[in-house]
Amino acid sequence: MSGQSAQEITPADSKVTPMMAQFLEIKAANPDSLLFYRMGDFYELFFEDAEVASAALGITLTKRGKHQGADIPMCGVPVHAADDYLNKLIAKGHRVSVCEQTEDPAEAKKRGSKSVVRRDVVRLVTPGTLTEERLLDAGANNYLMALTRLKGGSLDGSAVYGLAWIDMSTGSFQVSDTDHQRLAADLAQVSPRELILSDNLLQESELRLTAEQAGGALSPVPRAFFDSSTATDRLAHYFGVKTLDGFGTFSRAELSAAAGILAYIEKTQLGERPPLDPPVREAGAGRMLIDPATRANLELSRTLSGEKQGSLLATIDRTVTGGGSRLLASRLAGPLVNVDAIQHRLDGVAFFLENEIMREGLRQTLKGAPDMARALSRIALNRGGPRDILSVAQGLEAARAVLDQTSATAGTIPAEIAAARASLEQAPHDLGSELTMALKEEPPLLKRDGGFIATGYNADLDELRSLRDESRKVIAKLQADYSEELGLRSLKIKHNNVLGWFIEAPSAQTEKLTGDPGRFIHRQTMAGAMRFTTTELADLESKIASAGERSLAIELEIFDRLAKAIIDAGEAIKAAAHGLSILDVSAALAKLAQEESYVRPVVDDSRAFDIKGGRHPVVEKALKKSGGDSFVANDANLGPEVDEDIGHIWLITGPNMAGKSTFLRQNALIAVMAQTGGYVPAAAAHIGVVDRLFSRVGAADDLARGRSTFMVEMVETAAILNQAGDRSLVILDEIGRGTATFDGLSIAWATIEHLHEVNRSRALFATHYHELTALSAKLARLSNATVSVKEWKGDVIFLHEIVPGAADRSYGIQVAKLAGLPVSVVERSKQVLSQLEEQDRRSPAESLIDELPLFASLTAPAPSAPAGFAEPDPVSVALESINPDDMTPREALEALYRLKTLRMTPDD
Ligand SMILES: Nc1ncnc2c1ncn2[C@@H]1O[C@H](COP(=O)(O)OP(=O)(O)OP(=O)(O)O)[C@@H](O)[C@H]1O
Repeated sequence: MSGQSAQEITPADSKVTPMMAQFLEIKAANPDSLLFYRMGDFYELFFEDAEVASAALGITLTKRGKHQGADIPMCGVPVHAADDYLNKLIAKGHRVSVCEQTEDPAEAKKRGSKSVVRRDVVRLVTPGTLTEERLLDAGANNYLMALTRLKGGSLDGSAVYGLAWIDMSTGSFQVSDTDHQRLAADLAQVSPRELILSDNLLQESELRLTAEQAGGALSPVPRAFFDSSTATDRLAHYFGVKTLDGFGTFSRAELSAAAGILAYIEKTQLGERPPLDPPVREAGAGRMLIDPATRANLELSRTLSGEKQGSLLATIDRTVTGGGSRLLASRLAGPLVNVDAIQHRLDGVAFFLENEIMREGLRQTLKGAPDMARALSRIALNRGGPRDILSVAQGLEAARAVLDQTSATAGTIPAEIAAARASLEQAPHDLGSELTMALKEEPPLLKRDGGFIATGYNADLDELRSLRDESRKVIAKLQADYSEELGLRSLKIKHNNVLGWFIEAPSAQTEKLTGDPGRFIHRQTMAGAMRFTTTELADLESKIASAGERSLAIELEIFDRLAKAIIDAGEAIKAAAHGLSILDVSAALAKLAQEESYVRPVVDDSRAFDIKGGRHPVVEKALKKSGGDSFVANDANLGPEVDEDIGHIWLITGPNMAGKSTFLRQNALIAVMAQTGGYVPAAAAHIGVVDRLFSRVGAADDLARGRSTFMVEMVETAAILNQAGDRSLVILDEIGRGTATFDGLSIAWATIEHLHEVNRSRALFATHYHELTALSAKLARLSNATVSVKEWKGDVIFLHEIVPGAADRSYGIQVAKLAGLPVSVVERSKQVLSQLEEQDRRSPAESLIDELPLFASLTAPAPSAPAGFAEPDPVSVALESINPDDMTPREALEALYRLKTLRMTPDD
């Protein structure tokens, strides 16, 4: 019965096998996920789950038995390869309940031959709660985030949103509260893999879209998860404390979100407690606000097409550890606004620029250091194996080595580096030494079969192992003895899982053995051989087996003891892992600065924005790689003049392809990099802290919201004009391009006036509307800049240099020619252009400035379309396209009629 879902079938149905009844009961309790039902060495899926999984995984759909007269669809994945299948399902947005056998089948048999092995769901796997190394990206955080809203939670009665986010693979736990305006930006900063929110919020379409835009899977949960009245108790209970005072103070919205996320963790981990840090309050105001559109446009961590390669992060990431890479990514996602904090980070980078030999040694050590934080999490969740213990051991060894490597310096060690070193000093080094002693160098992945504890660590274990090895030698000797005694060279002593140890001889030569049944006990007759045992051999066998069992028990006991010791030292281990990540990031940024000639920016609380010789890090790298022209560095100065405290606006006109967008973006990126605490691609940079960064650079349709390209552009522009302030940096590229010329020009015109007068932000504004350059005559803090080009034999050569002044023309047609537009179209465009320019000369744009009283919009209705920009006369345009020499008399007559119709006005 295809499509039959397990929920439709009740366990109470008649003629249901006991196993199916158990399956249906478990499935009914876990309706929103695919159920991996453990059967021996496989996880099986049934009914609709099987159909969904077989399609998603590309595995065969089979059937097993019948239910209510119909076949039961089934598919299965082998347990040893389950991680890969889980990974695929999670990546496709599914959730998976893992149902294990929770008793030994032998136990079940004792209850009767028909009884079913007990099973239970032990874990709900969701995108935001992964911890397996193979399911995680080493260099990216895997955030689970909770969003909640308290209506009327703020002083002015508007709603307050609570956010809580956890990376279960490392234990980090942060909370913050925010408002409607900041919400999208705050979600984008964290970029969660899974976002949980209550059903009722998800039903609000606007909020749902905002949540979807954050990019992760959406998981609705009952409203009760976020109950703020019991939130404090739930948190205190989770962390085993009486009061949360020791963790700091939290708002009601933050507590509600934190409680919701913990409830979800308890639901998905079913009793296992991930080792979370106590929640830390992340003051939203302490970060540069970057809204989702700006973040996407600037390609901070992903390109517009969604790839990592080609993003700013991928271009500047020189870290050598997973933890370092994650730290850099989260720093870049939320640049700081506090000058001291930024200086601390910059000091760290400067330190590793000065101490190059130390830095390279450190990087060498870090390269081999495993991901301690993630190994610790797996151990604490009872999902760890011997290799996780080894990772902690090697991580702690690296911590010790790094301490030695960073101790000898001439000058003082900056605070950031000193703090990281302190966390390494406080790491549990004794435990590290013990772990190193305990573990074999290359232990197996699973603890199940033992064989991971090193020789020499535990005397009992060594003794049992040698007994086992000795016994093997004794068996070899026994074989030689029997063989000689019986004169049978082909006699062998072998082992299999069914019989254990046995003597085997070819059937034709077993006379002597069958002739002494008191000694050689017959076990099995094969095609060409017979198998026997002896009391001697049976004794040896039981010795070997019990030695094996006892040594495994000892190994597992040691594992548990070491795991407990690691969990007990969890805080210190996590702090050391974070310390290593900080050193990795500082050293990596220093390496980057040295290799790419970046400089330390001067960052302060002024309104300065003075970049000398700035470059675009990604475009520069791409040019270098292609071996073509080198990148042309450019200055930008948007800071106030002496005696002013308001920033300036640059209006940039210039040909297509000249480098306007690159220039705009590079200045935004330099601000982001500086406030992340990194050096910047420039000869010098002085930046007064930017509190909000806005960019409107190109846009695509937003079909989900039913918005056209132009609508998206206007929504983004509206957000900027409503939110930008005098500490913001605004980057606007070709506003108004997506509509009719006059509408676009008018909008761009009014936007600049608003930015200059009301927002007073530092801004870069690129445009093709040359008419706008006239504004500089009226707006004191607006300057014109252009990108220089050379014209040579009718072609255009781009110099990519930003210089003061306005562009005289667009060179659009030349660029179109370069792009390979048919010659006839290029020629025709030239004709039309000269016609249009001729008309424009008759009523120049400059007259606009006098016709439009400045900021009329603030006092009077919006200015109407200026007269100087009349549409070209259609008859002249049509005439221009006629070439009488190419026409037949009939075509000429038709053209004449066409001209006449064009001439007609509606009144004719
Ligand atoms: N400063 C520079 N030095 C060297 N090459 C540059 C520079 N700036 C831009 N380029 C090159 O020129 C190309 C076009 O740049 P960009 O997209 O910024 O032009 P644009 O003026 O914004 O064009 P359009 O108006 O058509 O959007 C870039 O892909 C890059 O290869």
